[in-house]
Amino acid sequence: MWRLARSAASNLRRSRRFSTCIPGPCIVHKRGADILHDPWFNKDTGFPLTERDRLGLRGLLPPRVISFEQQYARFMESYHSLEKNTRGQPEGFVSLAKWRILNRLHDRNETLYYRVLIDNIDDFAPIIYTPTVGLVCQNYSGLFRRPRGMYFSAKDKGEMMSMIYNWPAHQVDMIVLTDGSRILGLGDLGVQGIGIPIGKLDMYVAAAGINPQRILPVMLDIGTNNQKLLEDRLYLGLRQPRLEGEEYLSIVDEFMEAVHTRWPKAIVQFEDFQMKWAFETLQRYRKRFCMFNDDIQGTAGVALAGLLGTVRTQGRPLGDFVNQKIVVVGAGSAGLGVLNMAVQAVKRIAGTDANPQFFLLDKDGLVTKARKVIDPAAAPFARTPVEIEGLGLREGANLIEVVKKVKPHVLLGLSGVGGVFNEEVLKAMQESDSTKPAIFAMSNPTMNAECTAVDAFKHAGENIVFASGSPFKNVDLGNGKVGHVNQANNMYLFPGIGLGALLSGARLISDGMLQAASECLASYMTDEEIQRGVLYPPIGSIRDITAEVGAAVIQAAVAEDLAEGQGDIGPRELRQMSKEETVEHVKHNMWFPVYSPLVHEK
Ligand SMILES: NC(=O)C1=CN([C@@H]2O[C@H](COP(=O)(O)OP(=O)(O)OC[C@H]3O[C@@H](n4cnc5c(N)ncnc54)[C@H](O)[C@@H]3O)[C@@H](O)[C@H]2O)C=CC1
Ligand SMILES: CC(=O)C(=O)O
Ligand SMILES: [Mg+2]
Repeated sequence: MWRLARSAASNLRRSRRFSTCIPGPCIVHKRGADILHDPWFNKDTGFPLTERDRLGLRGLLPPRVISFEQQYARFMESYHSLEKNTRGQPEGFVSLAKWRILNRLHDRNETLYYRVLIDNIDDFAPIIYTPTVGLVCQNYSGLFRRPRGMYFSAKDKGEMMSMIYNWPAHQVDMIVLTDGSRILGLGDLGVQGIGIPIGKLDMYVAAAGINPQRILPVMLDIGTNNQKLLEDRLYLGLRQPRLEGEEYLSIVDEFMEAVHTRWPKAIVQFEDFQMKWAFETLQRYRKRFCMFNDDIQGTAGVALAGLLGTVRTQGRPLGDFVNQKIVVVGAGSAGLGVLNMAVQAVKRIAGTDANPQFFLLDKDGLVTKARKVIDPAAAPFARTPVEIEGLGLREGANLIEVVKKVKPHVLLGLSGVGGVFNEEVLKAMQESDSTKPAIFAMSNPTMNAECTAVDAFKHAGENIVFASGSPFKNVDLGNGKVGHVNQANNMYLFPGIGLGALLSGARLISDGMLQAASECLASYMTDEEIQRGVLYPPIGSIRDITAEVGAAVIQAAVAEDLAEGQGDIGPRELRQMSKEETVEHVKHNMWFPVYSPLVHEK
């Protein structure tokens, strides 16, 4: 108990470093029991007596006032007891139990919830985010107790403009939107995909300090093609096949218009849309609204930062990126997003139009121009027969052939297929032309990762650089050596992209802003870290890296004349800020969970 209380207190001290603004009073339009039932304002037993009097709470709570620190320690104690009591139980059971205890706190007291989340982000990110969030989505209809966020369905056509006013907050800054059609690597989960916007927005609060009263998770339920869900009596979504074509787009159009009518400056992050709609909606809205697609653009930036890191691990200059042979497995929104950004980076960094040595595979093998039907988004990356003949490859060559013949510097998986980097493929990576071959198994959740960290180090060798989309523990290589596991996940960028776009007041999110985000992440790591195979910062410093990324995004927006500023800080003030001042400005605008005095106003 003593140890626990002490570590809780030291966590609190540590987290205060980020508390850059003194919290002012918070206006509340409710009184009495209504406040206790509102997680935005509820302090549970933490309401001071004077506040209980002012807000009509006297008698509605047990008499003793418990401090925030005590509440925090008490929650952590319950959490650790749960950990102890579930030891030895199946992993999924334990993860869901942990999610439940966190979710109950989320539903009751958001201030305490976000504080424990921020302070324990290493332990809690895998629960509220990948991998457990995948399990939560799969079981959502059964787990459902209270709604969170908004649900717009195909049946709401024509009503969205008025529905949007049902949301209780006056201001919304950040929206994460999904249609549930490609949830992580788990496929079409229909309405159950709402877990993803909720988890992503939790990361926004934890990493970017977006005020939780200004976030909005949204599910656009336009049906599901998942037969199992359609037949599930507990399924909570529309029981109809997905709308297609113009019918589909008219629903998304209506939603985007409604949102921006009420909150013209809200940023919309599109998340986990199946590929055709991911690309189509990005093209359709990116010049009209401040929006981005996280799977295409956020993932690309994180992967590019990692790829540049792998060039540094080999002791080569960044200009050498053009000579890296990169095999990308998965030609979906994520894989193609990575290739698009990597091609731009080759042009920028190496200052050349040279054809980068990228090889793209999908479920039908190596993608070449000889393919009869080729997706237009993949076409620019299809190899010509001439290019691959010399390597002894052909259209549709399988992964093992490609790895053996190409001897890539990097093998990058965004296929959603667990175990596709099997023993044979990993062993073939030992023949890589790189001194430090890189293996990125980026698919989520854990069971969909292309390989495990243990298998990667075991079969591909101890000198590899390894990254995965979901977390794995570092690998004990024996003799005191450790194989470092990086988490190559878009969580390192999307919070900074959203916060930077918000504070810049930009009308749209440009390629330049996204590139700046990626380059900022790439340059965050020191040479010494990179030499140890550490490509990304520890998740414990996610607020710090997010502040840097946010500042880089603002500066790019200013440079492109897109910034209109926010609040008292206009474009002129932003332009006058140095890099350091911009980082400070971002940090200063991060919300931090503390109990503010509540003032009632009718
Ligand atoms: N680590 C991260 O930050 C991120 C990870 N992802 C993960 O990437 C995965 C894919 O996402 P999307 O591109 O949006 O999906 P998608 O469905 O658009 O694309 C999947 C692609 O994989 C290909 N594929 C399927 N089976 C294959 C096989 N056996 N061999 C080679 N290719 C195969 C398909 O043909 C398709 O091109 C998901 O698991 C997702 O969780 C996505 C975004 C971010
Ligand atoms: C991380 C993420 O965005 C995905 O797996 O879809
Ligand atoms: Mg995603």
